[in-house]
Amino acid sequence: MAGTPPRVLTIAGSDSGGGAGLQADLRALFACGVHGLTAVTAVTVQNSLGVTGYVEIPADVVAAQVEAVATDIGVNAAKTGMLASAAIIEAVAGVLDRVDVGPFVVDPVAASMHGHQLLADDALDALRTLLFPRATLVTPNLDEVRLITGLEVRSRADQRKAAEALHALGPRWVLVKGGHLWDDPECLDVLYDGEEFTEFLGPRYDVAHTHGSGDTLASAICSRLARGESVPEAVRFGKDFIVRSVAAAYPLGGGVGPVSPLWRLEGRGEGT
Ligand SMILES: Nc1ncnc2c1ncn2[C@@H]1O[C@H](COP(=O)(O)OP(=O)(O)OP(=O)(O)O)[C@@H](O)[C@H]1O
Ligand SMILES: Cc1ncc(COP(=O)(O)O)c(N)n1
Repeated sequence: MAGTPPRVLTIAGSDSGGGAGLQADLRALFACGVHGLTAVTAVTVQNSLGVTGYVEIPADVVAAQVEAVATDIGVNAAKTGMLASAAIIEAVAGVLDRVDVGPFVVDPVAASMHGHQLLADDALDALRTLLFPRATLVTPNLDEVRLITGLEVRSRADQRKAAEALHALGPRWVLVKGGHLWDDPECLDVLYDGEEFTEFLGPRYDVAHTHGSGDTLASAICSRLARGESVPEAVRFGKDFIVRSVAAAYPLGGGVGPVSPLWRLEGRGEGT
């Protein structure tokens, strides 16, 4: 009988297209050798062209899913994705007072890459005040940085300023992702712990298919935090993992296809 692998919980929305949300998380978690657990927050109607609607799961059911897996199966690390509403954020914060989920990564998903809103306007405050102070790591993209801090990031120097502003909201570590710094010829992600900046520089591939890249990165990071690695070690692994996953991205439907965390199984992305 095989030993039980580390367990990572994703608290996230469902993407019917299978490229982002909890489907992306599960793909990445399994590819990284950990067991994935889910607390579903919302069901989106989504394909490669975008999101046409969603329904939220009742907040108490979201919290009950977290409690059910944490109390029986045990959680070694957790992440959040689409949280949809202030009520769901409050319920997640409440259950985290009662159960231990280990290192906690907040990916503050606010919109889909096509620009469809996935978080209510009035939920931003709950995100800032209830989840950021509990987070081991927050992983915003540049649009989320603007929504949360009001700061417009146009350069690598701005990424550092944004990391400082976000750190002041209480997370232990901040990773400001640079995928949306379109003029930068490379993709720089900046990690900050309140004292030191660490830069994770990778190539910028000229690919249209980057759906799910943020979810895949945060899941890969969680897979290593669940094994007891430090945040910088886990982010180094995650950055390498996402670069290879972007390199292995594939077209799907008529719009934007997903990155592929399965590059390792498919023997692709190895040479990048
Ligand atoms: N074209 C690209 N080539 C290589 N790496 C990329 C590319 N685009 C994004 N990345 C990397 O993917 C990760 C996610 O970055 P990004 O800033 O796009 O976050 P995101 O907007 O949350 O992702 P998404 O919305 O696509 O799920 C980062 O590590 C970033 O550097
Ligand atoms: C359920 C869900 N969660 C997260 C995203 C963000 O991913 P992306 O920015 O790649 O659209 C999404 N589109 N759908």
